[in-house]
Amino acid sequence: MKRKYWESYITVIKPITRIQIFLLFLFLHQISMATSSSTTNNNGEKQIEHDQNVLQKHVAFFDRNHDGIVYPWETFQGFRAIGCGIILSSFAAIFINFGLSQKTRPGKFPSIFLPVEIKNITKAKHGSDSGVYDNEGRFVPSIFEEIFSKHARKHPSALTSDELMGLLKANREPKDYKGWLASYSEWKILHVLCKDKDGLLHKETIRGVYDGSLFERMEKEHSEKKKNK
Ligand code: HEM
Ligand SMILES: [Ca+2]
Repeated sequence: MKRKYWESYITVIKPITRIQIFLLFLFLHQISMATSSSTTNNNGEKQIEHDQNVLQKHVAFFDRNHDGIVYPWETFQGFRAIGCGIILSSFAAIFINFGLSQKTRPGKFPSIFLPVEIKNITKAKHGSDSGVYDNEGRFVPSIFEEIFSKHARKHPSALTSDELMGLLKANREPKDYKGWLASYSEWKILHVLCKDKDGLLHKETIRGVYDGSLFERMEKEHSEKKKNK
C-alpha cells in the first residue's frame, strides 16, 4: 500500500534526529524561560505576584499551572474548561497568544512558544476598548456604569446584541482596525457564550468578566453539567 507523504517522512527520521529536535526545543524553551520576566523565589520556582490588578485576574484563570505565564495550550484548556468547542478554543489560543505574546514579553527576543506574561498584561491593552480597565489594569466603576446608562435602552441592566454593537461602534477610534477587531472578538465571544434565552447580556455577567470570576463560575457549571450527563 502506498504510504502518505508525511507518514513516510516520520518513519524516515532517524531516532538520533528526533533526539536532536527534542533537544533543540528544550534549548529554545530554556532561552524563552531565561528571558521571561516572572519572579523567581529562593527555591528557583516561578511565582506570580499576589497583589494582582483586575486585568491580571481576568487573565489568571487561563494560567492553568499558576506560573504567571499563559501558553497557547493553557488558553486552549481554559476555553475548553468553560465549555467552548475545540474549534473556537484552538482559534482563540492561536489568535490571543499570537497577538499578545510579544507585547507582554520583556526585551525584543520573541518566543516560539508564544507565552503571555501576566505580570505585563497591561501592555497588551489595545485601542477602541471601553476604558473600563485603566492603564494600570484597574477597574473603573464610573465607566462601567456608563456602558449601561448610555447603551442599555430596552433593559436598564442588560445589553441586546444591537446595543452591544452600539457600544463597540461608539468605542471605535478612527482607523484603529486592530483595536476594532480585538474589541469585537472580546465582546462577541462574551455575548455568544453568556447571553440568556432572550439574547441579553446581563450587567453582572459583564462585571464578572472583568475580574475573571465569570470564568470560574462557568468552569464550575460546565463540570457539573458533564458530571450529570
Ligand atoms: C472566553 C474568554 C474571554 C472573554 C469572553 C474575554 C472578554 C473580554 C472583554 C469583554 C474585555 C473588556 C474589553 C473592554 O473593556 O472593552 C476583555 C479585555 C481584555 N482581555 Fe479578555 N476575554 C477572554 C479571554 C482572554 C484571554 C485568554 C486573554 C489573554 C491571555 C485576555 C486578555 C485581555 C486583555 C489584555 C484585555 C484588556 C483590553 C483593553 O482594555 O484594552 N482575555 N476581555
Ligand atoms: Ca502557566
